[in-house]
Amino acid sequence: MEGEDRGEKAVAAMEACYQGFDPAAYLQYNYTPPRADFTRSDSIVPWKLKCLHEAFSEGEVLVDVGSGPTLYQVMSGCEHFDRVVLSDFLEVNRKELRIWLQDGKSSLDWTPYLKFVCELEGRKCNKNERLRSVVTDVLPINIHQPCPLPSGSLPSTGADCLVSSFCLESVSPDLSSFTQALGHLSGLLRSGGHLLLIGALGESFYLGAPGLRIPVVPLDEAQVCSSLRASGFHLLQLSVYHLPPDMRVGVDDVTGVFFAKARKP
Ligand SMILES: C[S@@+](CC[C@H](N)C(=O)[O-])C[C@H]1O[C@@H](n2cnc3c(N)ncnc32)[C@H](O)[C@@H]1O
Ligand SMILES: O=[N+]([O-])c1ccc2c(c1)CN[C@@H](CO)C2
Repeated sequence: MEGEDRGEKAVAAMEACYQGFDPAAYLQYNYTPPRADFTRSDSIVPWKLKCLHEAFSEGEVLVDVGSGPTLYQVMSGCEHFDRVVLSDFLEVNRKELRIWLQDGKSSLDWTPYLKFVCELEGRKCNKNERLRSVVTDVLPINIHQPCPLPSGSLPSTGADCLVSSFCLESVSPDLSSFTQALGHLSGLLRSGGHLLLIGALGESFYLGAPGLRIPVVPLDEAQVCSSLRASGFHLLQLSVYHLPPDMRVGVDDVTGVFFAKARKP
């Protein structure tokens, strides 16, 4: 089988894995205590929110790539951009986001997240309102496509900032596909724009639903750095969180989480 054909089949197999993805289960597995415990300084989610809070700079358009059913990744960013675009491959996830945006209903109570981010900002704020006022679209996306978003979704110069968390390594069959996907993301970003990338280290699978093991590209820090470089990004910051034993709750085999801020020259 030719290399390209093999790659396409591997991507198709990965896409098939996602057909059983369960947003509510995913949220329960990853976004409730202990992984999301705002009383613990060593919990993963507060660490991610602090990284994001410190990283965003001002701009017009922010795109979240592979949002899933989660909103935390744009809770800081929504204060710095006039327009926020959410995106996911699955309609079940896009629907979960739209329901929260329109009716405030969700499989997970985002209130503690909103409160924590407002505390990081040192002010009382109505983040629900701000989020709903700047999120203009919840779009389909496929990062394996050279043009991942529907044509005309963004200004011709591209977005000013991309954020993406736990997406690329969770949807790519291998490292070269991960790197290629980074290249596709770069095409969404204007020259001089920033990429804020959160991802799993040392992870080979995660549960997307009860019993649904989704394969993940196991990455180490060196591979993340070399893939960013190979796809034309200049790495500005890399921070790593190492999971304490009680954060390993059986829904995946992740050993660490990285936060990277990079710039497209
Ligand atoms: C592990 S979840 C990450 C969700 C969320 N960003 C978070 O931080 O938890 C991976 C997401 O990638 C989406 N996805 C699957 N295939 C994709 C593709 N080809 N392109 C973009 N996103 C994809 C899935 O639907 C899922 O929502
Ligand atoms: O600890 N966390 O906050 C957290 C959140 C989401 C995810 C993970 C860990 C690890 N697995 C990924 C999917 O590859 C999804």
